[in-house]
Amino acid sequence: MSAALDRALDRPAAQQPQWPDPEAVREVRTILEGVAPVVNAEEVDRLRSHLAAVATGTAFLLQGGDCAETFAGTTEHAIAGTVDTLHRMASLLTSTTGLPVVTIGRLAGQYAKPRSSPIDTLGLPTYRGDIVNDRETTAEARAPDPHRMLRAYVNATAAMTVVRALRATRTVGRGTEAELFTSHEALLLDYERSMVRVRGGRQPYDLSAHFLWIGERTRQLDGAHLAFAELLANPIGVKIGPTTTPEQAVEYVERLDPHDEPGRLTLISRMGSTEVRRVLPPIVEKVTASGHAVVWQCDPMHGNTVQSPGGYKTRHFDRVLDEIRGFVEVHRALGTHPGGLHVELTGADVTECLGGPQHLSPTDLPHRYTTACDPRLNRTQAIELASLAGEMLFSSPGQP
Ligand SMILES: O=C[C@H](O)[C@H](O)COP(=O)(O)O
Ligand SMILES: C=C(OP(=O)(O)O)C(=O)O
Repeated sequence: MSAALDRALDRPAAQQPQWPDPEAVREVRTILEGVAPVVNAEEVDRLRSHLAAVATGTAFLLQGGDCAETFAGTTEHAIAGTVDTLHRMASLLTSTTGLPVVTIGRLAGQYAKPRSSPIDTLGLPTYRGDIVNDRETTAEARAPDPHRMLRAYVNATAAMTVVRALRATRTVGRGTEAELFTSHEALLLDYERSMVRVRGGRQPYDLSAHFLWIGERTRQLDGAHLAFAELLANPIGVKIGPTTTPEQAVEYVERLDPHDEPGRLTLISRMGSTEVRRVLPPIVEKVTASGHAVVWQCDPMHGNTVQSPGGYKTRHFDRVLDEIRGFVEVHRALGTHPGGLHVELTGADVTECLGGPQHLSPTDLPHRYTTACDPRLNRTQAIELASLAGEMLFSSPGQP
């Protein structure tokens, strides 16, 4: 296994930190290779079978949580808020669509961030998530520190304990799934490779989370991230932005779903509300013609980021909603299943995205803008989104 891993990871890897001390990285990796994993393989297998139902049109997938978890922010209270918001959204989606909802949190490990630029506006190395460096604006804080991978593991494990305790006590409504699965972007390869474990005679699992995705900035076909994901038994997501071609999409499907397993791959479109109706249809047509049953999921956040007049990164609720509307329209026209939503959100009452039931305006943004990276829907906005998206999906019976 380790030879195959080495070969995969010898490929060019985008968005990796320049660690100042490679020996320290090796030491941290050795420690992580020996720890108990954050999740277990049976849970991952269970999620795979749930995602098979989503891919074949008999269930719906809801995925959400912080843009970037922080070490200080992963408190029991914050996790409970996110989990409760997701469960409320899932209940709404179940009652409007009539489909069981599979719920995955962007939590218990969402600590690494890809960035548009390696340098920030102050000329400092950019913040790449708490697993790499610190947000504080000093050169020292921004130096990548491999020991942060240990803290990320400990925090993720503690967060997982909270998640398990919450689901153990939860009563759920008809058709909703109590089990909450976890996910993050499989970005920082030194961390992810250290969490790979062999269980039985099967493909190895990356047991840092149940579901892992490859981001828009690291989905190069000849890159290390894709080659790494090919080796894994976990269900995998790939973000597909507005420059994705139908041919690329088919290559993702053939590489990541070589055994035609429904739900093994989730294609997460994040085109932007102005592009989704134009870019997505030929991709869906070509992937459908390939015969693979993927999960089609809409991330209505990342293609709709704008800067407010006051300089805050934000997203307007109406644009987010419109991207979902476009996504549902495309699938309805093609007879495919608009299978899921992927949303950056928090259970807290933040002021990061505009509009929604509270009609947040640019002057509201400074009040409670606490995200470590991109703007999240607050609890009220997230629940309203689920209610409105459910209505859009209601007339789409979920039959492929
Ligand atoms: O969450 C996604 C990316 O990490 C984020 O949008 C990048 O933000 P940036 O353009 O400020 O680097
Ligand atoms: C970085 C992310 O998204 P994308 O890769 O789609 O930009 C994300 O979901 O955190």
